Amino acid sequence: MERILATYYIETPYAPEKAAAVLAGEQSSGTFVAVPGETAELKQRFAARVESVEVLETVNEPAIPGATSKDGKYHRAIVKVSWSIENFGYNLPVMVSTLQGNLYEITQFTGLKLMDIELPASFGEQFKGPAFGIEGCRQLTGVQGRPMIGTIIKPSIGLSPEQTAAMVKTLAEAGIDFVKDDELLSSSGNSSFNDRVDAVMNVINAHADKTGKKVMYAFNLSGEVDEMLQRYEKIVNSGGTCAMISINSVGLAAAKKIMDQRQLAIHAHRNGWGMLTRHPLLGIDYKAYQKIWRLAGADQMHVNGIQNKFWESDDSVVASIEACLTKMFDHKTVVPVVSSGQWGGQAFETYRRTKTVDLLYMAGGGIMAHPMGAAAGVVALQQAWKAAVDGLTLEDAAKQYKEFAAAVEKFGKR
Ligand SMILES: O=C(COP(=O)(O)O)[C@H](O)[C@H](O)COP(=O)(O)O
Ligand SMILES: [Mg+2]
Repeated sequence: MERILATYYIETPYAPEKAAAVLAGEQSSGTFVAVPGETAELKQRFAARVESVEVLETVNEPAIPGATSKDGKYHRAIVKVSWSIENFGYNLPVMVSTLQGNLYEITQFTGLKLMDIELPASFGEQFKGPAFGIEGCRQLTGVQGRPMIGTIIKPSIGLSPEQTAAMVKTLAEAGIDFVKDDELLSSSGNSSFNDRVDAVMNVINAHADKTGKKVMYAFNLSGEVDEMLQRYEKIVNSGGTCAMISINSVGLAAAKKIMDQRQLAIHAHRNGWGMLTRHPLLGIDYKAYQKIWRLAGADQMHVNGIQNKFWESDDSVVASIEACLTKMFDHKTVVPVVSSGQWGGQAFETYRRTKTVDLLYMAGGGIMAHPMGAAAGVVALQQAWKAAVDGLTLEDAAKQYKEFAAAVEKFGKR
């Protein structure tokens, strides 16, 4: 029977092997005490197995609250645990409850992070993965050989559908590939979802009729399941190509229900992510996280950005981009969405470190607040990426391109 393998980074005041055994017991057939039904046969078939324990450093302070060490020492280790897929079948919520459930509450751990998951081959057949992925999104937007360039409508909340549509018109005329609602807006007092779809799609469809280029707009349909399905249909019927879901707040099964429709590219916004990963010894690493969402069917996934406005290091962002671009089964590959405080200046370092143009590169404030207007903001981003791929430095690019020079003047000196 196939098994699923999870890698954890742990910290414990006990022998790491002992703590790992507690984890394996608690997360499969065992509990805090032997129970009569837990026969040797049942255990043999259903118990989780500790596959390996690699002991790392010892520290003097616990990373998070848990059992107190008698000798004041806390041991860190990389632990691999496996489960038979018989335990949960092809059920993502139960898989997540097994790999990421009560184990975070086990007192024997003063730190625990799920680092990676190895999925058996049959998962590649049972789950279809992204419906569009990189190639599909490139076809929908008509962009080849460079990153898709996008923006987030800002102010995030407060604009009317007409104001949003007017902004989309300006951006489309400037050559933008992708626009999205902010995660804070789905249907608000002055911008109902349906009215916004009507106003924005009028602009996008008219622009597509005129130029042949259809801007991809990710409408944030996050809500209750029935409401999301209605909104999805509204986007499809209006000629839209993309829907956005706040995946953490909507939840795995509800988000997958939307992804399963497979008519629109799904922009997976990971807001709430900091809560799941910011502590180095708690939560889940992006490498494991993105695998779960690719199985569910996300086409585009946020990875933050180089020199971002948040806490994440460049190394972590680069690792996330690499994780997304790593092939999974024979599925389509998810598009890494670079965003957070981007304005074009970071294109050089992004390209230097990743050597890829298979990105959706987004700037909200970096486009909307461009000193020469949002249209010039789009142009500046295009220039920055062309220059980065051509091997120019930021300084050379600023000498060559006037819109990019204005962006450097405004954003480069913060
Ligand atoms: O609204 C923005 C960015 O706006 P701006 O371009 O004005 O900074 C996005 O929600 C975050 O980038 C998401 O971050 P992450 O990629 O970490 O999920
Ligand atoms: Mg946002």
